[in-house]
Amino acid sequence: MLTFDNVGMRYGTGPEVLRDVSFHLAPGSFHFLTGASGAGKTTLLRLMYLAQKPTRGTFSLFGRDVVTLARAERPDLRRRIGVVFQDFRLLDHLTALENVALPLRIAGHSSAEIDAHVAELLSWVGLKQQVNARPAQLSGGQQQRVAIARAVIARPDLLLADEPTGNVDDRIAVRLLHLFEEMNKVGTTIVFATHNQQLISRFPHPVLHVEQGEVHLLPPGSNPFGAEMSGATP
Ligand SMILES: Nc1ncnc2c1ncn2[C@@H]1O[C@H](COP(=O)(O)OP(=O)(O)OP(=O)(O)O)[C@@H](O)[C@H]1O
Repeated sequence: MLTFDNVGMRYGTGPEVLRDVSFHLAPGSFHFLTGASGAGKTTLLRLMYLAQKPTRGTFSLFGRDVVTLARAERPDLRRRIGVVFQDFRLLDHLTALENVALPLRIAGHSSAEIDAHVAELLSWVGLKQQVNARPAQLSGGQQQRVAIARAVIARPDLLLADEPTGNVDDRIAVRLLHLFEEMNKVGTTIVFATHNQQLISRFPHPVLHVEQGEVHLLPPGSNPFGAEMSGATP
């Protein structure tokens, strides 16, 4: 599904923010992604969703070598990836329903099919009353749930989520985690960046831990932040 081999990444002429990163994500796997603020999690996700090329090393995705991939071939791979951005990136002039429907419209589904499917998913994430609201009328946690619904609606092969439960309470965080689990069961490979140790302890998935530019694979239930951070809020 995805393989990094000795990948390094720097912004401009700055220092390497990721170095010697080597790991493999098997199809259908689920990994948490952790690390202190500024450790490089978002940079790692940016590489995975092809917003950035590594400055060294090799990286393959869906069996394709990303480093030598022609720019014109990138959209095809990108369409197979769902992303929940830390800053949501919803379209302000569209309603919640229209934002979530976008990937299905692009994929050419019929309006009737889209409306029923999107309304059901929004209801599932607790936004039944907000389907016609625009992002400015929604709280941060509600916007985050719209962003999650938009990322999962088209059932991507790879789902990358950057702190997707950072703005919701623990009850909703667990509910959203169950949504990711359901997707994972039907085949979506998931990388879920979080600072929430309670989620990492509760759901048995291995952890990619970014520390000083290096990525370490830790077993399920690990507490990479140490005991003093246990139970930290998302
Ligand atoms: N566009 C950029 N230009 C230059 N440096 C950057 C850029 N984006 C990130 N960095 C630097 O790269 C390092 C890693 O940043 P990154 O955003 O990947 O960390 P993070 O682990 O996602 O942090 P957080 O948990 O706070 O979101 C930081 O030192 C940051 O200052």
